[in-house]
This record gives sequence, structure tokens and C-alpha cells, in this order.
Amino acid sequence: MVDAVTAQEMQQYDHYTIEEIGVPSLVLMERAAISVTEVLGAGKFDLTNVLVMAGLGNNGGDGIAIARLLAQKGVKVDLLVLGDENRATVNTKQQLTIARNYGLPIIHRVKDFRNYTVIVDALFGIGLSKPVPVKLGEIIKRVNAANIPVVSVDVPSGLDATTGAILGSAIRATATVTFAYAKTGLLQGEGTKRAGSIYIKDIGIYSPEEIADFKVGIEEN
Ligand SMILES: NC(=O)C1=CN([C@@H]2O[C@H](COP(=O)(O)OP(=O)(O)OC[C@H]3O[C@@H](n4cnc5c(N)ncnc54)[C@H](O)[C@@H]3O)[C@@H](O)[C@H]2O)[C@H](O)CC1
Ligand SMILES: [K+]
Repeated sequence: MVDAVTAQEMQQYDHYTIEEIGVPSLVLMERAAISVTEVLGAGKFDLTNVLVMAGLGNNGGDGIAIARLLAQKGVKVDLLVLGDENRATVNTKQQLTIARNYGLPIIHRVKDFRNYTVIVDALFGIGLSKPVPVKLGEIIKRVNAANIPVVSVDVPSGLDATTGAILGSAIRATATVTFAYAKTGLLQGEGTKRAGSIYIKDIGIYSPEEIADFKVGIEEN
């Protein structure tokens, strides 16, 4: 049984699942978004007025999909997209197209984060390897100062998913919904203080070892 993985190991498992097994990355993104929406809707969070903060990487893509799923359930949600959309990943651009086709309004700045009842943090995930850009660091500080419950997607944004170090500034989450396996950075360093309650969600990504076990199990049946 795999305990916790580094960002690099998770990227390898992600790549293996997409390239070798053949699960499309947008399917993984959709399952990731559904798993976070389930945690949000499980009763621990007040969904009266939700803010989703999305970056340009695939973590942001998860966030945009979450906002769309919440809106389709009739939840009042604002979708804040930070950065130049032209620099977004392919999957995140696709999520923006889908969100717009469903008529989701997209905002690019927030006056007062205290107006929301819960904030979904999808700025950065396991792909962050250098200090967060200054402007986004300021936003992270304002969110932390607002003392509104925050649910982080995969890892608290600004945290190194492997070491648990803070890369400039990092979100202080009430809960973190992480995909497939815990990340070593959530269990050490500043990670233990920033992650909040950790939910590990199966979204269809497994280590090659676990897939090998599957095959054995299936053959024996
Ligand atoms: N591996 C999986 O299990 C799956 C992961 N998913 C999600 O994808 C992220 C990882 O996405 P990636 O594109 O590699 O990087 P990040 O989203 O973590 O972004 C970090 C990277 O992007 C640049 N960046 C992003 N936003 C900005 C911005 N506004 N300004 C400047 N730069 C920005 C930055 O350079 C960073 O280096 C993973 O955590 C999961 O959430 C899939 O959705 C499902 C499968
Ligand atoms: K995040």
C-alpha cells in the first residue's frame, strides 16, 4: 500500500494513467472536481455564497470544473480566474470554454473575501515548483486574513507538495481534498499546519504496483 507520494511520483502516476492506461486527462479532472464537490456538499461547509479561486494550471482547471458543478446544483458561486487566460493549460482552457457555454460569469478581482461563506482554493497544486508570483502572494495573504473557511484542491496553494515548505506565501486551509494519495508535503514542514483536515479521494489514478495487483486480482476471479 502506497502511503504518501512526492509531487514527482504523483506526476509519474498521472502520466502513466493517461499515456499507458489511456484514461483521458479531462476525465481525471472531472472526477477530481466531482470528489471535491462531494466534500463541499457533505454538510461541513456553508454553501450560501461560494468563491472559487482558479489559477492557470490544471489545479485551476479542477477549480473551474468545481464552480460549474456547484452552479449546476443551484449553488451561488463566483469564479475568480487569476492570470492571463492565454497562458492557461489546454485542459484549463477547455474548462473555461465549458463554463462560459453554461453562462458562468468569470470575475478577475475580489473586493472583500469576507463576503463569502467558503472559498475553494485552486490556484496551484503539485505543479508549483517556485515561489508564487508576488501579486498572487498578496491574494493568498488577504484570503488567510479574511478567516473564511477554505477548502484547498489537492494541496494548499503556495505549499511545496513534496517538502511542505512555503513557496513565498501559502493558503491556511480548513480542509484539503487531495487526489489518489496523500502528498508528503501535507504531512511534514508547514504542511501539517496549512492542510487542515485531509481527504484522500480516489479519482482513478493508481501506482503501477497497485495496477499490477488489480490485474492479478482480476485474473484470479
Ligand atoms: N495528477 C493528478 O492526479 C491530476 C492532477 N490534476 C490537477 O492538476 C494539478 C497539477 O497541475 P499543473 O498544471 O501541473 O500545475 P499547477 O496547477 O499545480 O500550477 C502550477 C504551475 O502553473 C503556473 N501557474 C499557474 N497559475 C499561474 C498564475 N496565475 N500565474 C503564474 N503562473 C501560474 C505556475 O508556474 C506553476 O508552476 C494537480 O495538483 C491537480 O489539482 C488533474 O486535474 C487531475 C489529475
Ligand atoms: K490548491
